Amino acid sequence: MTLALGCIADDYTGASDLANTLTRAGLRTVQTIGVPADDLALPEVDAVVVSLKSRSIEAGLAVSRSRAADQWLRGRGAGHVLFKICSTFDSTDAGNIGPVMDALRADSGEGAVLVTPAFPETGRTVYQGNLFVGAVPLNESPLKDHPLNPMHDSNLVRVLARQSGTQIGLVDLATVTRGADAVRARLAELAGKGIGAAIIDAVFDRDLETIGLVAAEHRLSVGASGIGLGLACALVSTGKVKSAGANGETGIAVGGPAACLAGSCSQATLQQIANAERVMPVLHLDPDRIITGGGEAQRALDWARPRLAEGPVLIASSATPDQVAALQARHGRDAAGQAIEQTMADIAESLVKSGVRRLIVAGGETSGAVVDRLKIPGFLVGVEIAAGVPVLHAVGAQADMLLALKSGNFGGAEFFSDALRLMR
Ligand SMILES: Nc1ncnc2c1ncn2[C@@H]1O[C@H](COP(=O)(O)OP(=O)(O)O)[C@@H](O)[C@H]1O
Ligand SMILES: O=C(O)[C@@H](O)C(=O)COP(=O)(O)O
Repeated sequence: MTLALGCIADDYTGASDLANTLTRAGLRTVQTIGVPADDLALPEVDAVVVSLKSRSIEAGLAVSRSRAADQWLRGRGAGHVLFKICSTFDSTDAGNIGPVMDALRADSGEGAVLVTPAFPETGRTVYQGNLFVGAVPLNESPLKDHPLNPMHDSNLVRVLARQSGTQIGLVDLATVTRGADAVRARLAELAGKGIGAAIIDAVFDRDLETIGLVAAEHRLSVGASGIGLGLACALVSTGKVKSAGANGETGIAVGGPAACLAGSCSQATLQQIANAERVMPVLHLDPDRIITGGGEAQRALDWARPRLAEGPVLIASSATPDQVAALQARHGRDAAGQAIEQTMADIAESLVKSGVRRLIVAGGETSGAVVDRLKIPGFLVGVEIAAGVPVLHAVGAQADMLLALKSGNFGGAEFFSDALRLMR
């Protein structure tokens, strides 16, 4: 297998978002969990998205895991590697986007790296280096209250400069609008000044197509699904990949009970849970009892098991920004996050033992904890539930399962019902 494109995603929902985008753009794509073991049977594909849970871990660890993934991808022929980050640039000043980018750049010998989290389909646009979420700058969006990576600066040139060892430049929209040659010239100018990376503006998909053409001529890029779309279009339009059409798996049905787990505290997920209350039983976990060891996982299982035969259930730890802040003040941010993630993983593991075969998880870190616990090595991409969220068919797992790993911010108000309708 010779890969046309290698991708390293810093969380599992982000990876499935990217795998979905590449698949829709005509690339045969699989999502692996971590660097695949040698005995994982992978189909013949154009792109592999290696999912890491590296967004919110210590920077040194994120670097070493990303470098290992990079080596694996390049060893399978990937001339270009995309480091997939969140479309809302989730990170702290301590990392991990800058440190991972710096390390991959050094390994690849790249001059100046193009960086953009723009993903217009989900309302993420970048102008003059500033990231907008819908109509508002990042720092005024709900991301200012994220439990792990609160974002307080929408100027990504500044944000990335605080994390990276290299100077950060800007390729502005006026340049992008003039086309690929103008972008090439600006990038060469920045590289000539010793600037190692540039935030590049993008507002429309056509901007990402221009960016993709230039990025595909380089060894490394950094961004969200939007630049993935641009790269996929470039690989197809330059004949490096023969389009397979929008080639996702269709019509896979596994049957069996269904459950939803929500650990995301995003505004979108809170609304989706509220709407789900109208159509399925919902259990709200007590986060304090999770952290102090009050048997919440067992309570959740005792609640869920008798209901599974009747239809899907939803179990949520999600809380409002005020409640999250109060919990973190009592127990610490990382301790709270990790305890809740592990309890979600405990619940998922027991639900699967009880026969659940269709599982929807809301939240990137939450999805990472759950998928790791279920020891699922990879996924094939199925139909799209909402922008950035496909149905996933587990491969190489102990049980034949369908999953949906939803970024906290993605999906419409009826996401859980929408997903269940497509996961049969
Ligand atoms: N009630 C809560 N209070 C504090 N933190 C929470 C609560 N519920 C979940 N969390 C934690 O918040 C984080 C949410 O992150 P994640 O799952 O990535 O969601 P998103 O996709 O919205 O970023 C996880 O670490 C999760 O364990
Ligand atoms: O790019 C995006 O917004 C998503 O693909 C993503 O990475 C979401 O992360 P979570 O919100 O933590 O799931």
